[in-house]
Amino acid sequence: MLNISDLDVRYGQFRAVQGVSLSIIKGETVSLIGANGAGKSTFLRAIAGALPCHQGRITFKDENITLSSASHRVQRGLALVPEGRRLFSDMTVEENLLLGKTTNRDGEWTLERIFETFPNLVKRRTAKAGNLSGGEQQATAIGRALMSNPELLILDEVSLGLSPLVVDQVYDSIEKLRQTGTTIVLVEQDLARAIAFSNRAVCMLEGRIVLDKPCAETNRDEITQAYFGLDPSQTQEAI
Ligand SMILES: Nc1ncnc2c1ncn2[C@@H]1O[C@H](COP(=O)(O)OP(=O)(O)OP(=O)(O)O)[C@@H](O)[C@H]1O
Repeated sequence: MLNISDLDVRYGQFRAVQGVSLSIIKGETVSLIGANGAGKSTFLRAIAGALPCHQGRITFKDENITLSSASHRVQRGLALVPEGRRLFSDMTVEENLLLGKTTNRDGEWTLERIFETFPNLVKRRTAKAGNLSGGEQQATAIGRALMSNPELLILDEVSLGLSPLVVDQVYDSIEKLRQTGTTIVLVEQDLARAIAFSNRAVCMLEGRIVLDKPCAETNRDEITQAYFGLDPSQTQEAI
């Protein structure tokens, strides 16, 4: 579904993403893992078209989208839930959701279906987004992305700032999306959850991918080594 080859993304002279290649197959759930500053958000924003690529190629459903606008990528079925959610705080939940309906893509996601999937939003339909709890904001941000009926949903820092109970609720909702066949890439700092929830773990360190394995073939120790760039002998000290 998505093929990325030799991608470089820069801020001025600084190479935040360095020669990254990655392929994502339809139906996969991929966890992107890495320390603060590893380049995860930069990588995801470049895929979504929010940042230009300095070098490399991005192909989505056999179309070269490397130079395409973010709105064209949404039109083709690629949606990003950005870190920090980026809702319009003075607009209501419903208005924020409707802003996601920028395409005429066919699909099951309508306003009513979003409220069925995120029942915690029903009573907040007319509340301003700025007055929502963290969990309600995350649900609204995911719902807004779903309004474009994406085939590939990218979620940056799904759990950031949420209580464990709310994280469980958000993951229950993502599980429902997965069951509809949506391909998912998510950034998750909780390694145990990342391994349990996804098919594949991809770890970034200093702008590069240092591990890319099916979750069934890796474990917490190996991911921790990749995360910190450690030798296997140093892992226990780091933990
Ligand atoms: N707008 C920017 N201008 C300059 N440098 C930036 C900018 N945004 C990010 N960076 C730098 O690029 C590198 C990668 O940042 P990025 O936010 O992509 O990492 P991350 O893995 O998503 O980390 P976090 O979990 O903290 O968001 C970091 O060194 C960061 O300081």
